[in-house]
Amino acid sequence: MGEVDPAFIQHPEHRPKLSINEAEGIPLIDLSAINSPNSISDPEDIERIVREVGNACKQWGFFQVINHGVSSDKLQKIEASAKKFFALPLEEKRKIRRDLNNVLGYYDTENTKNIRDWKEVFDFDVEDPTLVPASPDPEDDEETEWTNQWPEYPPEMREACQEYAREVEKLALKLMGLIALSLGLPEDRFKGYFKDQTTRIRLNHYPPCPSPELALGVGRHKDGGALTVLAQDDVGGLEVKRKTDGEWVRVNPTPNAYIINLGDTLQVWSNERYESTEHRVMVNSEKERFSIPYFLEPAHYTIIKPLEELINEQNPAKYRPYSWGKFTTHRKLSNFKKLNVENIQIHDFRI
Ligand SMILES: O=C(O)CCC(=O)C(=O)O
Ligand SMILES: [Fe+2]
Repeated sequence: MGEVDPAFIQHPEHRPKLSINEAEGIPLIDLSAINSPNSISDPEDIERIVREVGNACKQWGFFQVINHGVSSDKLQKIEASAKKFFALPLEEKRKIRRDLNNVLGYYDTENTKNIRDWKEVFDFDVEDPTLVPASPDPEDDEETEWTNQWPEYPPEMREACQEYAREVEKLALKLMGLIALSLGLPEDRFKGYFKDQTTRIRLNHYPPCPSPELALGVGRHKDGGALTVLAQDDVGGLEVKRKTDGEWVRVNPTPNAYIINLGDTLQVWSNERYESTEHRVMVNSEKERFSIPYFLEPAHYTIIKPLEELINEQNPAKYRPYSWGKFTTHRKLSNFKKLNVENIQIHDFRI
């Protein structure tokens, strides 16, 4: 990527400020009390962690966790593969380019809200193949499979990705348990939705950008699934829109931490007790940046709606039920076109 093509240029109101707002950061939660091997956790420790998670979900929709139990060796392996893969010549990477028939693989022309992102990505699904609806059309009952595409080089990438996925899954489900408890629900309340999950992992590479004041690595957006478990390197660039005043706040890299953010699906399930939070990624002119989000997403046949336990006469459901599979295929397939309208949003189901 050389000089900035107009396709990348953000509208003036969405351009990043180069002076970084380092004000109050997102909460940092230590999970060591529930991750100590061979020891039973103290109920008071669990209660404290549940309280911290609940507060963070309510106030930020974002937090970081340390002592999370994910093997650093597995993270290093997937990071090393990602670096080797993205360093390949473009024509090599494009051999596994994603297209309308296969939404998984390499991609370097993604738009967020119709502006091109300054990044290249490699996507793979945790279940392989993933069963999904053949089309977003509600009348069409046909199903199809999405299958992962692996590059020839580096040869160890496939195994590194698969092992990492299994490792992060444990953390993601543990967090869903803590979130359930924080909503007054049984710990395993969400578990069944992920049996045939459509969870996706993305390797992001943000090359240095000659005009970081005009473009974004990823434009402002919310994640659509249940929650995201994000590993970022030490370069920095992720910004979160603070709920209290709408300011963009930098999430500074914390060594050995994962960043957790709630997605739209959890906003609907919780009937807006918790809300997903807008975020974006700034790029810079000197350093490339790598990040790895794990998007925890339910089975395609899941009907998403506010949980019965959280609604009543005083607090009626704020959303109409919708099919996760139809919702996500609509979004994935429309990624290939520049749209004149905004992509489908949970707002379309708001009552
Ligand atoms: O790179 C990051 O820090 C975040 C990426 C992100 O928000 C996304 O891929 O959805
Ligand atoms: Fe995101």
